[in-house]
Amino acid sequence: MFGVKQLVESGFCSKSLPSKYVFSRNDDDGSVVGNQDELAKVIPTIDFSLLTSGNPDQRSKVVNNLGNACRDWGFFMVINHGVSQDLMDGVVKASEDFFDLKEEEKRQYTGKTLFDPIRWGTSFNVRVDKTLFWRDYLKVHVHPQFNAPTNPIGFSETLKEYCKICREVASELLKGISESLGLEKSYINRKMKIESGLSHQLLVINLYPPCPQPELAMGLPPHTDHGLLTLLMQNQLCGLQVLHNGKWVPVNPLPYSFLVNTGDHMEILTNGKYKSVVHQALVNSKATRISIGTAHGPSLDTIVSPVEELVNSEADHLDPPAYRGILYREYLELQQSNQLNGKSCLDHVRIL
Ligand SMILES: O=C(O)CCC(=O)C(=O)O
Ligand SMILES: [Fe+2]
Repeated sequence: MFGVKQLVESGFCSKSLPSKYVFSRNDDDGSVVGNQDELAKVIPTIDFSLLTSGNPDQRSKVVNNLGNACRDWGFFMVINHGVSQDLMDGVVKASEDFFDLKEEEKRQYTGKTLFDPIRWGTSFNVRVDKTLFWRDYLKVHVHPQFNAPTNPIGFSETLKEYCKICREVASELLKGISESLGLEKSYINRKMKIESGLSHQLLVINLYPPCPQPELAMGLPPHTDHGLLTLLMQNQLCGLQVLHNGKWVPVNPLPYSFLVNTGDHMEILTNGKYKSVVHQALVNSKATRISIGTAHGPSLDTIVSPVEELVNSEADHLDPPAYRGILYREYLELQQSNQLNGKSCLDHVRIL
């Protein structure tokens, strides 16, 4: 298998993009890069420290902002989250070092199936991708069982520390989100078996090498994430776009912030009150972009369906269930074994 990094380093495609990477953009869906008004809109910012400060007034304001952000955007930037800049830099550096390992060493992680604990690969799913994406990746199941490549030295320790603190941030955000829905604070964490330490966490490191014709290629095509919440950070290079009101909005996060988005399971759980958000990653010709995401979900053996409190057919202001329940493990398999295609995976569970 040739990853994009190896392709670039071989000098084989220094001027033009090999045809199998030419991505046909769907211009018919009305989604064009946002105009100036759209770009002027900043994505919502959540000050995490105010959520955990112990001041009830501050907390209720942030809970309110969190609810609005989930409902109106499905995407927000989290600042003052308590993850140190050193640790964030350390994860980026360790990720670069991993991708710099010799091909033979990385090849031992060429995963065969989704539930291989560590998978190194390219594009999204080379078995079904019609176009290849300009992206190499490392995917690691890091919770409830922690896994990590043994090299580079120190990678495993750095990842372990980082993933643990991300779980803590995600769990606090889920408490705030529960409250924003009028549910008891620990509702989601309890129902999803996150409280009992069984949450599933997948770490995804994306590497997008410089591309000779970035306007023709695609890093990651329009898709939603599978879990409840994804926490994303990057090496200060932009490329992420979010679909908001039918327009692509480029996201320029503050340095050392987290970009958080709601995933398909948040949509299922909340019966569509908080929808998963479509996003894509573009590539550039200048430098290697790295993004690091942790997808936070319930335990793999949880059947997720809309929460009863949000679907009460007797109360006329609530909608009937719009999604059938599905085992989290089964959903993950569905998503990862098909092509990445907008919100199509949710069609498997949508009640029409
Ligand atoms: O690279 C990015 O900014 C987005 C990555 C992403 O959407 C993903 O890994 O699911
Ligand atoms: Fe994503």
